[in-house]
Amino acid sequence: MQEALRFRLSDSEPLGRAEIIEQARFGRRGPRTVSRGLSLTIRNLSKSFGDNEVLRGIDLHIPAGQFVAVVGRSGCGKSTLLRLIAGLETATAGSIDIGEQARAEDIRVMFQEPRLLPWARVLSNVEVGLGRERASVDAQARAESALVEVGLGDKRAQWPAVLSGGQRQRVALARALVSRPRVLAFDEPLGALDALTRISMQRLLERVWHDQGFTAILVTHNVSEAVALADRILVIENGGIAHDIDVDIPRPRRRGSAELAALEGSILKNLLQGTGDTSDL
Ligand SMILES: Nc1ncnc2c1ncn2[C@@H]1O[C@H](COP(=O)(O)OP(=O)(O)OP(=O)(O)O)[C@@H](O)[C@H]1O
Repeated sequence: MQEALRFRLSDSEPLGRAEIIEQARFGRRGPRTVSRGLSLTIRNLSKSFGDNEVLRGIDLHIPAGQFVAVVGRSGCGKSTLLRLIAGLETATAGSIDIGEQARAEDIRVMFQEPRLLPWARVLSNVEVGLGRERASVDAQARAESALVEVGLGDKRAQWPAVLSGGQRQRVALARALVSRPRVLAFDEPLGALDALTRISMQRLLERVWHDQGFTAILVTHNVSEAVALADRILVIENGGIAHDIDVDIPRPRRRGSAELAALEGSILKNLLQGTGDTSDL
């Protein structure tokens, strides 16, 4: 059963320093009116691996430019849904329509492991994301601009081995952004990072999404990350979308605020309901 919930909670707490800076940045950038993203329409989508029916009969429409988070218990099929959307798996039944005339380079995936080439310098690793366009005259300039976008303009000549985990993920993000994708799918991209680096990467993801207008699909185990970033949260359970939650909380959102905590608590409660088990989210 699909249940629609809507959250808009009070906005009465004082802003912290980081939020004030973010608010100013968003204010400077202005409202996010233009979307380059593609819409997705999923009809009656099912996926089985042998006898294991992981997803069944999913119907879903994602408007262009929306930031959607997908949460659910381990093994419920979050990554399978993302991989189907990204064309990395084939559906057993059903269809996924992505915008009009989407090209392969319009859809990019960022994974938990940065998957950088150890023998190539940072700039070359970013150029890899250009695919066939790597031979174009402006390839290097585009890669440099993507590196600047993720705050690593000064690391272009470094080897991946000398970067921190957070910096490697930034390079992976630059590689995903360099082709100016219209759908960006994130498969637990921040899962291996420490808490502070994770929050700073969350802000970066939100900023590039705001600035570039792609459609974002984020698979995460971390419900607080989902409520901090997403316009909409899908909870996967028993092969389907058990909850489809609109997150109507203004951006930038205040980490640790009562409204985010209330929404997070309510989603966690839904996830745990009926299982009697709190160990495996
Ligand atoms: N290539 C595959 N071959 C066989 N089974 C698979 C394959 N990929 C996924 N599965 C199975 O599909 C189910 C869902 O896996 P999936 O990785 O989508 O779950 P998930 O919700 O992303 O899990 P987690 O949160 O632990 O990453 C699991 O039972 C998994 O074993």
